[in-house]
Amino acid sequence: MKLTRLLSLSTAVLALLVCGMLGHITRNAWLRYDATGSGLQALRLTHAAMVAAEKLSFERGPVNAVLGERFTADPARRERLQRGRAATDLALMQLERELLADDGMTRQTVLAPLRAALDTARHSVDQLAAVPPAERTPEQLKQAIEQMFGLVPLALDAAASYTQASELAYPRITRALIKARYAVELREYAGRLGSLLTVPLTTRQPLTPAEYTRLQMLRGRIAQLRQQVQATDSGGNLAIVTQRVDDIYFGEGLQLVTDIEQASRAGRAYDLDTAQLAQRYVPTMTPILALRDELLQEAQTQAQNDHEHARRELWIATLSGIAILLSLTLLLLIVRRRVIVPLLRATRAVIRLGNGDYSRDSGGSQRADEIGDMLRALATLRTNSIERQQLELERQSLIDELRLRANTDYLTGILNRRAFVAASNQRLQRARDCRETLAVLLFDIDHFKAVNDAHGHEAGDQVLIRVAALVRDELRDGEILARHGGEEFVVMPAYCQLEQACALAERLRLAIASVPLTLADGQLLRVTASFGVASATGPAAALDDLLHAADLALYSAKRKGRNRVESAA
Ligand SMILES: Nc1nc2c(ncn2[C@@H]2O[C@H](COP(=O)(O)OP(=O)(O)OP(=O)(O)O)[C@@H](O)[C@H]2O)c(=O)[nH]1
Repeated sequence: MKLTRLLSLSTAVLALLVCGMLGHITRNAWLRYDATGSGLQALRLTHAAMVAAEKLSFERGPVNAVLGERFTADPARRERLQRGRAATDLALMQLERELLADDGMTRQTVLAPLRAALDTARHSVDQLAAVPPAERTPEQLKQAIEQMFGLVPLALDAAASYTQASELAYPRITRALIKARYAVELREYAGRLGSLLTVPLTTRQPLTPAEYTRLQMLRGRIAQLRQQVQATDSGGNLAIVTQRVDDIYFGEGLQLVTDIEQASRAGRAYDLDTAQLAQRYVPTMTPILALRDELLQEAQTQAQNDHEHARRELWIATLSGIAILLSLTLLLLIVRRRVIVPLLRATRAVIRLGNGDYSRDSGGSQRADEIGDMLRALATLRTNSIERQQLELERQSLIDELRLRANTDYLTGILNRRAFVAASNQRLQRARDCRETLAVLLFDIDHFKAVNDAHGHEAGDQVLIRVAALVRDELRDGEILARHGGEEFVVMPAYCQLEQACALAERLRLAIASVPLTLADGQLLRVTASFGVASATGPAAALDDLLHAADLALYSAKRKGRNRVESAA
């Protein structure tokens, strides 16, 4: 796999892994943040529903007071009832407002039966309040009070459903919420206990056996709830508030109920009426609400702290995710720019050097790191290679020149005898192998000694040069010419018969004899040459034999008067 492809693939895999991991971390942080947010919202709903339940409980106090009027309608009691109702309406409005802020149109349906039951109960209370007190029967009073009783469970149902939503959205606040719910229930049962005494106090009658039983049941439930709100692990403010519940409600409030119960059992007249009971009993329940609020506050603080913490974590996760991605991208870009690209460039440079292309420098050798070392080494390799190439060229041209010199006659520039032997060998071999006929021409300048003597040795050299050039011009490709020694030359034509070789010798003889030679001093000189021709076919084609035969023919030509061609018999 190519390095660039490997890098792209690794980058993609790494980016995917990092993105996946960061996505997972950010998603978890977001889920925690969202859960704490939902927990807070559900907590606000819980609080609003509990306050509504409390106000409904509280409304029963003025209701009992109005329904317990003894002789005439008491405007002060009625005004208290209106204030109680206004407080309930406000609490319900606040609950509705919280619900609207929430997504919970479905949760609003919980409120509809409560609203309907509240309207019915208030209507019954108003109807009974319009009747003179003496005409109100205990059944009517019980019915109206029962209807009021029926409201709180509905509100508690709503609170329970929001509590459940809070717990689901954010389980860490469950403990505080459960205890808050018990506190609300405690307030409700404490209220019911007070309401139970309304009828006996109104009618000035002792409690009936059924009312005693109900009283015991309520006390039992209240004792249970007391245990449940008194958690051993509570400390700080919560412990103080719990202690106040113990002192005030379970001390003073329940003592009041005990006093009335004892008076009833002893058949004594009660020394207080419903309004007085409400006035003394209701304030003893206030610490229970304070306990509820403290518990809700604890849950709220917990959720808010966690929400804040989750928000911080979300920011940290998002920012570190972005930072990691940016660093990774930067790192990969640096690796690509500082390592991969120079490596690829170096690879291409090495390939070029391997192919003998030294034209381009790989660059980057000024870098101070390991890549710089490598590029510098490459530059050195390139310089050495260029020098070696030049040396190689010089050596080759030297060898070529030496070879040329070794094969060339220094004076005439044509092949020397050694080169002639080498060149003719291949041809002789083929003649032997393929039964071809091969011929050799030997020629010698006539009376050459006389030329030397008459014109000087240098002029003799020039004659040799001119004759060689003239013959070379006369010959065709494949016809080998060489200086055989002294003023003697040898020609080996391509494969041909003796007659054709003689014809060639004749043509050369005529050319030498007919063309005057111009010497360096401008003097014209005519020379002639004698030719000896010999040929051989197939296995008989041996160079020494051929030359010997041609030499004999040449000798014969000299003897017969020179400037002529003679062939071996
Ligand atoms: N200038 C010059 N003379 C050479 C060279 N090589 C041989 N000679 C001369 O060539 C002459 C050959 O002379 P001979 O062998 O007597 O033959 P010739 O005078 O040509 O007479 P024939 O061959 O019988 O016609 C000698 O004087 C050699 O010194 C050379 O390279 N340059």
